[in-house]
Amino acid sequence: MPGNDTGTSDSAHSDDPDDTAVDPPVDDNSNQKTIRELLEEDSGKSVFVNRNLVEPDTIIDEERIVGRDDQLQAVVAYLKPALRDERPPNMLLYGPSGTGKSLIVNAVCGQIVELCESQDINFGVVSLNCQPITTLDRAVYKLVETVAKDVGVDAGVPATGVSTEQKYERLYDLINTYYDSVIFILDEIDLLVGREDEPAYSKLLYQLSRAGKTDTIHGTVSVAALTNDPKFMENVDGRSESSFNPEDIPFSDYDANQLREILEHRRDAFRNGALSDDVIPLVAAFAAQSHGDARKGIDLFRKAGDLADRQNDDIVTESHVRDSQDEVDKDRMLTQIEGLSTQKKISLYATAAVAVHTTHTTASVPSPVGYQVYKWITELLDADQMTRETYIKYVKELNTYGIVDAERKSRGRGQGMHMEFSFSDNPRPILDLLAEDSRLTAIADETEHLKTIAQARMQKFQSS
Ligand SMILES: Nc1ncnc2c1ncn2[C@@H]1O[C@H](COP(=O)(O)OP(=O)(O)OP(=O)(O)O)[C@@H](O)[C@H]1O
Repeated sequence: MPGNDTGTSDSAHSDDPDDTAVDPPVDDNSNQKTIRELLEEDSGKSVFVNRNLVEPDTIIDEERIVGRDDQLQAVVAYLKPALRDERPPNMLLYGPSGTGKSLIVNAVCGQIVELCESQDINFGVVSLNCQPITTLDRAVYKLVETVAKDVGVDAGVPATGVSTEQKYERLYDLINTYYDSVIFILDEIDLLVGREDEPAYSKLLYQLSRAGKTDTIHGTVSVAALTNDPKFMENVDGRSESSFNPEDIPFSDYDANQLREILEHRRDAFRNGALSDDVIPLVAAFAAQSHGDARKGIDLFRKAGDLADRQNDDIVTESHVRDSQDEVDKDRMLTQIEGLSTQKKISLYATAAVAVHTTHTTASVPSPVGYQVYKWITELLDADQMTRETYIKYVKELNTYGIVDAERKSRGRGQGMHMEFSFSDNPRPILDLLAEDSRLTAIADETEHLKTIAQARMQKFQSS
């Protein structure tokens, strides 16, 4: 046949050796927007004009700090000697989460750095969050790293393979070279426990506070330790206590009015007119319920705005706040589920699976059905099998987390009583989360089987 000139456009038969490129996909939806168009479409429509202001880690101006006058004045008074090149006392700032401890100490230190600069004094602020740090050695290394980064040099010691002593030496060396005075801010100090008998925080507080007194660090040294634990000093050994010997600065919970003020001072994170009147009072009320934690309030404020943006709404309203708070509660609930024991997880899995897989009921699970499915799962996983009472007890316990409601039900005369479990929210995410536990993954492979079992048990229960 001459050529392939059949009049068709079948490119599979093309003779052109270069014609191997894959055709671009046929654009069957010419109205579809490009990524760029989609990105540009939303800009300018946000309820925020300065979203940064409602990020919890943003360093805020002094004018935005509300209701912490006593603490502010105390920290100023204690740190003022640094401006005269005299040693400030050590400090212990304690109080619940989100009550402004870091904010206050950092705000004052920031001003001291500036004032010192104008007098040609190099005041070093060395901050360390102790929460993720597991050993003293690591903490000292992190301090070296922080100073080195601040002054723009190499850490000069490796993270591993040298002694903690050598790391201390490098730390002191860096401080003596680059700073005239220094303050260490040790956040969440109580969590620096370490792996030895004597807590790592005791040793660190001892070493750092002594370094100034023994002239190991030539300039003035002060240590500010921050903790949520009001009894922290009871766990510090006598030697460290007398060396550290801090001035106490207590922080208390914020009430709803103070939280409202804090939020009012960040109102300009939002476009003018983008907040309905009830938003700030409602966010403050929710945050006051979470132990007066300003961080939670600021987070909720931002989340409500984000939700309004996602829904393309011009104004943040009460319902955005409530929906965002529901999300927060749900996330907390899922975190709690992650921490349950295996037996409790299996009990919950069985109950949630019945709710998800049986369409006959409104996600309400009679305990006899849940228990049958629980037994089937324990056999599948080769796990211990608890009694029906224990299964019921475990599921009822989840009531306290707000995951499951439990109610006693009668099936009519002579039929006896049973517990009936119902989920406050769609139980599907609970199943998905539980399936991530390596001890439970085998159930997810048997989903179809499980569904059949759950439906059969439910049918049997309903027809009995
Ligand atoms: N008085 C306040 N005025 C304005 N903002 C505040 C105030 N107190 C706290 N905040 C804000 O709340 C958030 C949490 O504050 P901060 O980190 O200082 O709390 P904390 O007491 O150190 O908490 P944690 O113990 O959890 O470390 C920050 O975003 C901070 O800016």
